[in-house]
Amino acid sequence: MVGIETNELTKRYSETLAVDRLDLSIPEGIVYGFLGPNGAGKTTTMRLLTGLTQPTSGTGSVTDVPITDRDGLRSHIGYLPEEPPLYEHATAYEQLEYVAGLRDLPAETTRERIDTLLDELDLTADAGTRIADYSKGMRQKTAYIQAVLHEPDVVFLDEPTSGLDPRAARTIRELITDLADSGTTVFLSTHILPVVEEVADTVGILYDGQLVAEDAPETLTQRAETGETQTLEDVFLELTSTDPAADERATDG
Ligand SMILES: Nc1ncnc2c1ncn2[C@@H]1O[C@H](COP(=O)(O)OP(=O)(O)OP(=O)(O)O)[C@@H](O)[C@H]1O
Repeated sequence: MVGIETNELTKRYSETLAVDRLDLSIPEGIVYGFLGPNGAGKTTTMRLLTGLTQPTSGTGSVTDVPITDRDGLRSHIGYLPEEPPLYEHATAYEQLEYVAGLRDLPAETTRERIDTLLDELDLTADAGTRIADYSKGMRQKTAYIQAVLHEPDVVFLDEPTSGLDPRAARTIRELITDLADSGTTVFLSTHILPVVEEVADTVGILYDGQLVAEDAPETLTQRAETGETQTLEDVFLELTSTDPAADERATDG
């Protein structure tokens, strides 16, 4: 089954074409690394795919549910946005139980799942502290758990390792791989290219709202003409350069 599919998906904000006729076909159970420079349209794409904003034109579906059906998408998707919504006055535990309640998740198994995730992310000791007193990393961990708590079919993660110390960042990378291994589709947007190289099965590079490359990371970094390997950063910089000389180098190889 296809996890995410779009057909000429387009979003325009008055003069700005944020997403420009995007065609995606992402099989379920893979990690899709979504790259692009600032302002390329990554967040807008994720907001479209999660039903938070409506397309100007084109279509899309996530696990066969049309992205215009926000209620229909709800149980199938999880979203960790760049600035996650958390209740400052709640503790992590209260926040997660509240979200579980909104989603009508079964109380007992959910409590176990919350405990397991808090433990994996080393947050158990702080789970009873108010979120207002949390560090950025602690908030990020809480928001990550919130995004995956209901075991969604497709998870959208915007900079999931942002603010995390190396140990927590590694745990998140492992959890992402585990999610895909268990059949979850992970749509991962990050500027941290080594994370993408490590966990992504396929990488898509967005530039000015358009997909300019899409392939397995090891294929993208392989130079066909010389047989040498370049870094994902080299590929990214070539494909998203506004410098015509660099553009020419990219096309000429
Ligand atoms: N609500 C909005 N109203 C008007 N313009 C918007 C809106 N949201 C995004 N844009 C514009 O759309 C373009 C794409 O923005 P978007 O936030 O999707 O980029 P991004 O790839 O997520 O960038 P970053 O890496 O900096 O987070 C930008 O030019 C931005 O200014």
